[in-house]
Amino acid sequence: MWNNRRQFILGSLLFLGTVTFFMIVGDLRVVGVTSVHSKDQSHPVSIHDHGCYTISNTFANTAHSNEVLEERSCSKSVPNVLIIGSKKCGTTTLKNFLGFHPQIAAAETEAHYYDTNIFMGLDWFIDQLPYALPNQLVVEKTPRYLVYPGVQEKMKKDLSPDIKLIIVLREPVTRAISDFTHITFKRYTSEKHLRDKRTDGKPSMSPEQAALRKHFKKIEAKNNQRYPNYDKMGLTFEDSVLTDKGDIDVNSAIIDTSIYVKYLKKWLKYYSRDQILVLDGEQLILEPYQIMQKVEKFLGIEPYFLPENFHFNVQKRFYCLSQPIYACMKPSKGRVHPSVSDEIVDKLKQFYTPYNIELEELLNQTFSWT
Ligand SMILES: Nc1ncnc2c1ncn2[C@@H]1O[C@H](COP(=O)(O)OS(=O)(=O)O)[C@@H](OP(=O)(O)O)[C@H]1O
Repeated sequence: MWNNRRQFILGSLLFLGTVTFFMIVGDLRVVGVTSVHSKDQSHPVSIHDHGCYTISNTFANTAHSNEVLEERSCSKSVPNVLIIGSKKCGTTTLKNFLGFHPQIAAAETEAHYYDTNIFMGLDWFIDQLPYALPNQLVVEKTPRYLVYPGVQEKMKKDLSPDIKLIIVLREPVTRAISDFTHITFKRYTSEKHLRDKRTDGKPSMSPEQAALRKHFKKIEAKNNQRYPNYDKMGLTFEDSVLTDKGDIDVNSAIIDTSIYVKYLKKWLKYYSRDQILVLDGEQLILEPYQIMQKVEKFLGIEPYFLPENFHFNVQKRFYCLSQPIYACMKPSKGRVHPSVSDEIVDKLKQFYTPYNIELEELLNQTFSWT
């Protein structure tokens, strides 16, 4: 009898203790002070609370409830930092890794405001950006800003003159091959891409916005005439970057986008050298920690990233995040490139050499890939 009662009391205490433990852990999750990891290591799902929203291990952001946003004084504003290019140089990786810094609130997707979506208005742009804590800098990245005509004038009108700009530059021929791979991939998946976009439901437009959209679409079509051969992209890389005579086709967007100095010269007419950080894309691949340190210094934020935040993933062949949660870039980053003959690669490298030299002189900076 006594034994039974003792067992009952012990059992009850154990039960109450277990319930209390789970309530505390549950509470911690609600106020979001910790990262949550699934026990199933084959499909680990991790969620990191980043103040005004959570970030998952697919780098998806989910905003907190209105009560939490209010409680934590979250607000939206124009960006303080823009990652403006260059396409296929590692801009997504940089933005995704940086997005875990406690003093950064990074937009999940590219807003394309200063190139194609300007007709939506500044309030729309701000709405695309994440809620931020009072001590967080808001970061947006659209790599097309670097090369798109007229972006600087539009940015000057809206944004602080002290805006910080970040540019990642990869070896130009590798960038061009990556661009070709990306465009080819999109070409074969574009129908799905369009369908998804439609069902996702773009924000509905007022008649005024629709009229403006038409107007800006016309301007965009004109801008794209910069690259008369853009749409004539061939089935192979060679077809896409060479003319019928076998010369390098400077009218190809793939070739043009890798002439970095041409665009940097323009940006430096609008913004001072010390507000533009130019990063080495090859170093980002090999030494992400060193790159994150440079970014922290440039932005004047606390040192947060340590070598332990990253690990090399042998299957992915790239660095991934280990902390605060385990996260690798999606399969669309780090694609296998088509093989290109040494002859074409050498020809292109020779083509880019004078531009690379000019770039280093202009920026007073050297790159591992020159
Ligand atoms: N850690 C890590 N993981 C995966 N991929 C990495 C990483 N660091 C840099 N990269 C390189 O980023 C390239 C894609 O660049 P972007 O993100 O700028 O592309 S995009 O313009 O936004 O489409 C992508 O190009 P591809 O290799 O051609 O796919 C990668 O080489």
